[in-house]
Amino acid sequence: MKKHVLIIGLGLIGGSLALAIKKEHADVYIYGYDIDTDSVSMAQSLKVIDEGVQSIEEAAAIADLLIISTPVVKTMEILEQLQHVPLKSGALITDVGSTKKRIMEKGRKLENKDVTFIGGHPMAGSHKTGVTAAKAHLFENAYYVITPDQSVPTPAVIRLQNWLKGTRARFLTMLPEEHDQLAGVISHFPHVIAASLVRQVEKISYEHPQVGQLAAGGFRDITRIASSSPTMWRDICVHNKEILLELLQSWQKELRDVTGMIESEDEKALYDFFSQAKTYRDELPSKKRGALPAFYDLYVDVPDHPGVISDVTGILAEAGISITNIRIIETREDIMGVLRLSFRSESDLQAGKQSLNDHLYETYVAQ
Ligand SMILES: NC(=O)C1=CN([C@@H]2O[C@H](COP(=O)(O)OP(=O)(O)OC[C@H]3O[C@@H](n4cnc5c(N)ncnc54)[C@H](O)[C@@H]3O)[C@@H](O)[C@H]2O)C=CC1
Ligand SMILES: O=C(O)C(=O)Cc1ccc(O)cc1
Repeated sequence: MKKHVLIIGLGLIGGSLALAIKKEHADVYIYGYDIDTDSVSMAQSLKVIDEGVQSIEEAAAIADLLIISTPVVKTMEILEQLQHVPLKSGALITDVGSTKKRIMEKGRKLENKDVTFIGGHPMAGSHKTGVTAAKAHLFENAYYVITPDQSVPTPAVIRLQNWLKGTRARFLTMLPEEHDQLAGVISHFPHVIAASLVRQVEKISYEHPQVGQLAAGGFRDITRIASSSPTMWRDICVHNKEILLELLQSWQKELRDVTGMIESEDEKALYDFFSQAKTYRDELPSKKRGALPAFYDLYVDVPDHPGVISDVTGILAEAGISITNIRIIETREDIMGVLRLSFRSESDLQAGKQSLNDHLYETYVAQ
């Protein structure tokens, strides 16, 4: 019999999951609901869903799988709403929220409706939003944390993983509290810091308007995530309040320590500060996709003349290799420029490197 899925929240993550499910389960029928009717129409035109619905009730009673992919505060409201909506007996319900403790507290209340709720968090994404940015391969090789309650039988967990196997993600089971602590350190807190770094530069720009032009390279790299959805990050901060407050406390101590080192010009302490950070950073796995995605980046030395970008992209296109991003790192009249090409996988990167070397371009991969 045909299976039915209902996706609530047709944005980047909901859309990407719909595409990944379709890839693996060709005969499934996917309904989509979003508070924003334009997102529903767009999801339908892009064939991300089979049919848009105007309310959750319209499809909830026949759905074998319900995925809630809205900002986390809305997810809580939807879980509350689902307690009062007819649901199919034995249905699986999951979410994709970046926080898990509060969502699990709400979700487990659905158990008395003969459905199973399993919290989930695919730990990859992007600073982009909306269904137009959705991709079936968004979660490939990423960790996908699930937080099933102890009472959830293993076959239900396997059933959920089976539904989601088109994501090609690696499933990891965790307690919701542990999830929030770890996601807090490696994802939520860095987003707060990235936003505050950008705000600092913006304030300085009132007096020195040129600062924006100079804020390239490293600054752009570490602040990319500050371009993410403010609604989503507002909600995450509210949900993970306790952990974030603890992290902000210990960060302030760290900053006080550095302040002391700089004030007293303590060269040894400053060297150790940067050196310790470098050692740990260099040891982090770089080719696995975590919450902060790994990049398969290739640097290409290019003579600074018009047409060079189309030459490079032409060589790759001819070899059938796609790039996900291209950026000019450095261009000045008197020096060679450097292009940074991003690929989707290690094998694309290696094939791209080979093709460009064959055309006498100098390339290197950053460690
Ligand atoms: N963006 C990312 O990189 C990642 C996000 N997440 C989580 O995924 C969830 C969704 O994020 P994105 O897809 O990135 O956001 P998005 O902004 O692309 O999509 C969210 C969608 O939810 C809809 N929505 C909002 N309130 C609604 C409601 N009451 N009923 C129905 N639809 C509603 C919005 O109209 C929008 O289309 C969030 O909980 C976020 O924490 C998880 C992993 C990665
Ligand atoms: O764009 C990035 O680097 C991200 O950090 C994406 C991201 C955002 C939220 C999550 O819960 C998980 C991953």
